[in-house]
Amino acid sequence: MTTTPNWADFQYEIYLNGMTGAVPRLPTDLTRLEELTEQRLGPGPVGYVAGSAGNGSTARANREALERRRIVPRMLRDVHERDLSVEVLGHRLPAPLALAPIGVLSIMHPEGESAAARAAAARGVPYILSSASSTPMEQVAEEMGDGQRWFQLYWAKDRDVTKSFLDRAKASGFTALVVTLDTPLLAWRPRDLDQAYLPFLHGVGTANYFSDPAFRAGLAKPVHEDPNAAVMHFVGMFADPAKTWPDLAFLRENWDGPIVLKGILHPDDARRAADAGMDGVVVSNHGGRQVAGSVAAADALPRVVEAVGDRISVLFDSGVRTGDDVFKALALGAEAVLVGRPYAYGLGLDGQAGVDHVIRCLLAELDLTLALSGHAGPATLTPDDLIEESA
Ligand SMILES: Cc1cc2nc3c(=O)[nH]c(=O)nc-3n(C[C@H](O)[C@H](O)[C@H](O)COP(=O)(O)O)c2cc1C
Ligand SMILES: CC(C)CC(=O)C(=O)O
Repeated sequence: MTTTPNWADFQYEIYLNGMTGAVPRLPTDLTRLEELTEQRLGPGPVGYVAGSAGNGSTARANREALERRRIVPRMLRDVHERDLSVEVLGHRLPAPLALAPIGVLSIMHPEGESAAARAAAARGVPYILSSASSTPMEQVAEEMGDGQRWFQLYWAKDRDVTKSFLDRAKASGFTALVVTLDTPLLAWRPRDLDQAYLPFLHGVGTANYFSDPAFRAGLAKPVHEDPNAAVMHFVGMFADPAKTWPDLAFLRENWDGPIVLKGILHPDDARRAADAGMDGVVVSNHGGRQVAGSVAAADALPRVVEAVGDRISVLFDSGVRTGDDVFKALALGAEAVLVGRPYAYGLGLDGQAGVDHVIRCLLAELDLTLALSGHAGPATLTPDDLIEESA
């Protein structure tokens, strides 16, 4: 018997509200949110969120790879009762969705990560807090109550900072650790370069670092006396291009819960992750923000699933905008997907309510796409539910 929400109910809630003249405050086609956010917020913040590496070819490829795969619906299967819940990393999730880590969300809304995390917690969706958040992790954790929280780690050059982050995350009830490997350096991002806009240098501190005792110990002057020096210290140490696979042992020793490596695209790297005792990978190209010309995430997914799908969890992100995108990623073998930019736009347009809108639209559309294609839940999806159109 299903105990998970009937996500599709959102559809008739909207129609019924419409009888009293109330229409959704945001569009239900989430691909329209970027343009609206651009009109509402300045070009700097929106450019940073919407932008990507190089001329944007990776971000476009992410969309094309999902759109090129088409669903083949099946008929006359009993789908009247559906359950979207899945088991991921030892946790039962009400749906195969988590909010991806996004740094400095206060450029989108004054309540930044807190509002996004509250929205996720209210729907039971895991919230993955970025290391580079503009809100200290302790505050976000408190606002989430018993909501599921995972912590994304940028693996700092300074071991004391990494250790301090792990200790703080543990003490704040973050259960899984998501270690991002695809950002040892910030990529060449023309949209930000042309506006000379880097949020950290525009009055939005990464409070997660600035509030950290180990980070502050590395500063010559207190943050308030020389904020730019603090930002440049952050930029110089938040990640470490010298790290190699054996270094993972340090994280395994210092984190008891599940560890997931984010940014895996090659099956051999996925195998190395499993061999190193990791619990999962996120197949991701960082939403096209890191390697210009990179393989589309959805094209990398099947090979990774084939390599390690029977050993560790395989999650997916980069380019998910609709419920049918989620369906396709699951059919290709992902256990769950992370969504990034759409919820950042929802936040920018309507705070916590905007993030809630994005979660509900995605899951209502997923629920209906599953049902209309003959599936009562994610468990029955296989690659056979898709065909790939020639490019
Ligand atoms: C503005 C912005 C900031 C991001 N910050 C982080 C971050 O701090 N840590 C991280 O692991 N990924 C970060 N990401 C990448 C997302 O976690 C995710 O991989 C990506 O957004 C997924 O693609 P999508 O936006 O197409 O859904 C960021 C993405 C955006 C758009
Ligand atoms: C470089 C980080 C601090 C933020 C990030 O991951 C991103 O902008 O994509």
